[in-house]
Amino acid sequence: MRINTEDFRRQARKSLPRFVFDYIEGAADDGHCLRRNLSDLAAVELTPRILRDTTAVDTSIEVFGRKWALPFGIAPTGLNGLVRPRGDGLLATAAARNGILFALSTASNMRLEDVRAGAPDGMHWMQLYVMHRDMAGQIVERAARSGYEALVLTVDVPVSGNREPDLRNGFRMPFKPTAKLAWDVVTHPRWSMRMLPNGAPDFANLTTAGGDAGSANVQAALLARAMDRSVVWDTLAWLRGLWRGPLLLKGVLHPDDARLALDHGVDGLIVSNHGGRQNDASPSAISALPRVVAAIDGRIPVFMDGGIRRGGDIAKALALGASAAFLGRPALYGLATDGAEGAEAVIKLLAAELLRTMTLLGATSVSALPGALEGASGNFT
Ligand SMILES: Cc1cc2nc3c(=O)[nH]c(=O)nc-3n(C[C@H](O)[C@H](O)[C@H](O)COP(=O)(O)O)c2cc1C
Ligand SMILES: O=C(O)C(=O)c1ccccc1
Repeated sequence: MRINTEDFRRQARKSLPRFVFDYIEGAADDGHCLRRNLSDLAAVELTPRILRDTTAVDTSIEVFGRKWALPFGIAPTGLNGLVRPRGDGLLATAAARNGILFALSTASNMRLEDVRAGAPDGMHWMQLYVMHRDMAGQIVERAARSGYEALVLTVDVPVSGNREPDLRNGFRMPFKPTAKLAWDVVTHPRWSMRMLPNGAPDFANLTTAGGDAGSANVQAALLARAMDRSVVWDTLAWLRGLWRGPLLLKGVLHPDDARLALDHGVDGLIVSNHGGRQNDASPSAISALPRVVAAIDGRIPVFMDGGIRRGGDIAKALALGASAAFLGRPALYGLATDGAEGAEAVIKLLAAELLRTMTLLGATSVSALPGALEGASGNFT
């Protein structure tokens, strides 16, 4: 029986080749930031209000003029094709079936057009890494043409974080698998060495971009996270010229950067430390959130990700000012366990937990959640 996201995590560990599970779990350096995301969420207190009519509890929100049935979405994660063939298509299907958002990574193993076409009723955002301006420009244009509703520029990967498990496994570019990695793969029921870089059908399609961006050089750059480090605040004007829809920055932690984002006309922020995979000394996402929310002062929506493992964690993020929260690893645990059905099970689990939490708090809508901070101590505010 799988009754919480930890159960799905355990199943994912059993189902996946070791190097894939390590890649998903991977945190930078010593994993302090990853643990802080979890422990700081655990420390938030929400105080119930009693004797309120909770016959009807509404979990829906509105974002950029669209209604979301639930106040969470699926964060962009690269290489979902390692977890399951066509992993992004499966996640997009699970999201669409539950009225939530799916964000597609630049490092997808599927073409962005195919992900959209597989879930035409779904809501999709496109995440952007800029490795080469030409390629980034192509991705943005194709995302616009295919109906992606917002563009999310990830700003916390000027260089890859130090992921030591990946190094030990030989999961890096150039790809030199350790003997143990190769053994885990050849003995795995759904896997073969053909599925790995330098040969693999799924990797051969790596990207998103397809077309020119499918070239070996670009794939290698993407896997090595070799980003264009000359991307700066002024570069946003170039993106603005290519993209008419909402433009978000993902990976904002400093309130001054939040103010700079406002000055540069950004439409939304995602407070995130990349799930603890980049700078290990970064503050937890939940502790950085109220500072950013205060700096933004309601002018644009502020989202968060990092450490959400329970519906109650989503309630905490919303109470501290997030417009919605995003799931990184938990969606992948569901995907690894049972494809689209597994991802859906995780979404439904978190939805049920959130509904119960809101009922316990006496909060009949998400806008009532900040009220639950009253009467509590130690909430980063
Ligand atoms: C396996 C994996 C791959 C990721 N790839 C990307 C990516 O391609 N682009 C991006 O902006 N963030 C990426 N992230 C970060 C997530 O979008 C998100 O910030 C993070 O996973 C949230 O933390 P959580 O896993 O604790 O929920 C990745 C995270 C994981 C776990
Ligand atoms: O691993 C990651 O966190 C990530 O962002 C990424 C970037 C490029 C390729 C694959 C994953």
